[in-house]
Amino acid sequence: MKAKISEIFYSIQGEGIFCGVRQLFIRFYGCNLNCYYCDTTYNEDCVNYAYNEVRKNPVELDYVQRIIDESERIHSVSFTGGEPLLYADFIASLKKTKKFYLESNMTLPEKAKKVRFFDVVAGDLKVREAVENYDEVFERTVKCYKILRDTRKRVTFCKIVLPPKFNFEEVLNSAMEIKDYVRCFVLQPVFGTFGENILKLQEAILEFSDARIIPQVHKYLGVR
Ligand SMILES: C[S@@+](CC[C@H](N)C(=O)[O-])C[C@H]1O[C@@H](n2cnc3c(N)ncnc32)[C@H](O)[C@@H]1O
Ligand SMILES: Nc1nc2[nH]cc(C(=O)O)c2c(=O)[nH]1
Ligand code: SF4
Ligand SMILES: [Mg+2]
Repeated sequence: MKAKISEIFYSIQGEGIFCGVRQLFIRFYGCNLNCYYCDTTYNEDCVNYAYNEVRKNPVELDYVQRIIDESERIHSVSFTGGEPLLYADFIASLKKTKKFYLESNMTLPEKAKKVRFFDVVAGDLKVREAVENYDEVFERTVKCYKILRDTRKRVTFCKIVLPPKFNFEEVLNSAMEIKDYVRCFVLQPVFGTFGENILKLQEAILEFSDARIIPQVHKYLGVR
């Protein structure tokens, strides 16, 4: 089994409630959405910064398995992208020899059913301003959070990436709709901005859930 992987690297988790932990990152190639703020670009070959090598894509399962098994002193392996759930079968074929951390846009419920084994789910809740066909995206997001909900064995939290201007009531109502499936909400400003209503939104979400404002720390530190 093979997958198209853009890069593999060690870094600190720069986002969300595990910010600061050391992780092995596996960044899959490509996405099913096209968020206007997306900061991700893709390598055609697999650039493996952890081993200082470049591999032709697609890479084999056991190449990735070996890197995971050989990784040391990490909190978890972060599967990201692009959209990692596009590669759900590949990820499900890996042996979970470390804790697995999923970074997902939460819009592929059929794929989400294949990866219930994740220890941490860092899911997004996209705002209308970020995507086309918001209503369909949101419907699929609710399904994904029900499938990969927070449990005793899984930590699931929701990241809301906020542009300078967003529909306050709509974001609040959308958060309310998934509040029972997540441990908390993280309000993450689009990098380099800070919308005037983010503090107000945090106050409003705190009525029904834990809510934290955490920027992309790795970008301020200048790490990958
Ligand atoms: C690159 S995405 C990959 C995972 C998945 N496709 C998703 O969107 O959740 C990882 C995280 O970075 C966030 N992100 C991407 N570009 C950003 C930007 N310019 N400012 C703030 N967050 C950003 C995404 O919203 C998501 O939470
Ligand atoms: N350091 C670091 N932390 C991250 N957290 C989420 C990331 C992502 O692009 O998925 C990311 C990333 O690209 N780098
Ligand atoms: S879903 Fe994630 S990877 Fe895809 S475009 Fe949006 S931010 Fe980028
Ligand atoms: Mg990133």
